[in-house]
Amino acid sequence: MRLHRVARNARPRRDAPAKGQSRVPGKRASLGSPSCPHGALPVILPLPSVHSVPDLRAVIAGWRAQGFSIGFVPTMGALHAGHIALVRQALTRCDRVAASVFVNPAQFAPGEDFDAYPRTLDADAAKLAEAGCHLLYAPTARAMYPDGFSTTVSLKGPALGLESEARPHFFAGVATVVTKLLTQVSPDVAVFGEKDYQQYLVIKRLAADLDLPVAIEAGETVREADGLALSSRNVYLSGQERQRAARLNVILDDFARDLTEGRAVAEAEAAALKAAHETFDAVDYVTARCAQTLEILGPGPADRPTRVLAAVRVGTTRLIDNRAASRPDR
Ligand SMILES: Nc1ncnc2c1ncn2[C@@H]1O[C@H](COP(=O)(O)OP(=O)(O)OP(=O)(O)O)[C@@H](O)[C@H]1O
Ligand SMILES: CC(C)(CO)[C@@H](O)C(=O)[O-]
Ligand code: BAL
Repeated sequence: MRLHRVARNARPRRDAPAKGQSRVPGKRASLGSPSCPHGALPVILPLPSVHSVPDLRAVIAGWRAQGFSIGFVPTMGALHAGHIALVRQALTRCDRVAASVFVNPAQFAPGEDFDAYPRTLDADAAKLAEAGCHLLYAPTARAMYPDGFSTTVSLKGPALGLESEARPHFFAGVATVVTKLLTQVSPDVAVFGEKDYQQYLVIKRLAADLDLPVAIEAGETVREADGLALSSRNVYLSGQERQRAARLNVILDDFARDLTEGRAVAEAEAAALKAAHETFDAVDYVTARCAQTLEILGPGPADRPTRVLAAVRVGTTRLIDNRAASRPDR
């Protein structure tokens, strides 16, 4: 087995529970002290990393043999504080946490930014080690899609509309790779960001429909000080675009507040759409949907848990964001 060890400055790992005393998903684990017993001295710890399915499975089998529960955070790399928050969330739930970095060609259409997508594997490994992640899984494209690969997961339900309008190929690519990753890692818990809210619902549905034995959890969106959701694609924004991008959070915040105060969906949505068209170079959608199914709501005041969602373009960069917008009595 090829297990690469990336030596990094990182705080020490927590003690693992004894064999047979693994933390059970669903119960919050006691973490012990996060403080460094060596004071301010840096501690060099390795971050094991694997690049093939057999090597991954060997590590996972070792963890299972020791009775560890396993958490998993799939990513496309270029890691930021939002990804790291998902890793930390997984660490509170499981004994061992693996994160994957794989820029999945199947979810990019020709002409999208697959080639330009930021790739920063060494920096990603350092951030994961610093967070206390136990394993980096960075498969090659050939390991994920060997010659003759012919299978795709097809979706309906929450995958219809919204992101699928602008990116019709997108969820089949995501669902296929996530099914593979979940099968390969076989985690007890997998954590996905609410920033990609439709993706989170699609994967929750997928895991239920395909009887995958994993709990799909959502992690809250981590934002910049001005409210812009962290995203690997924010690096594409120029200074002036970056300032405009922060307006998306304000527009969604106003939209959500209107709905929680009982304003009719049709009116609140029209106001949010108008503000988005005035601010951005293109608007794919700004809409209020059922928070559980993403079904379209009636025109009156929201009568069930609601999510406001948007996708806009600033220059050539596409931004997505969303917020809860439920009335307190619903
Ligand atoms: N700001 C954020 N807060 C919390 N989770 C996030 C945030 N941004 C992304 N995630 C989550 O991290 C996981 C990996 O996402 P991904 O690697 O595509 O990052 P990204 O920043 O969303 O990149 P992109 O710009 O390509 O959308 C997904 O579950 C995603 O929802
Ligand atoms: C879930 C995912 C890692 C699948 O490639 C990707 O869509 C992402 O990073 O959100
Ligand atoms: N965070 C979603 C991945 C993508 O846009 O391709």
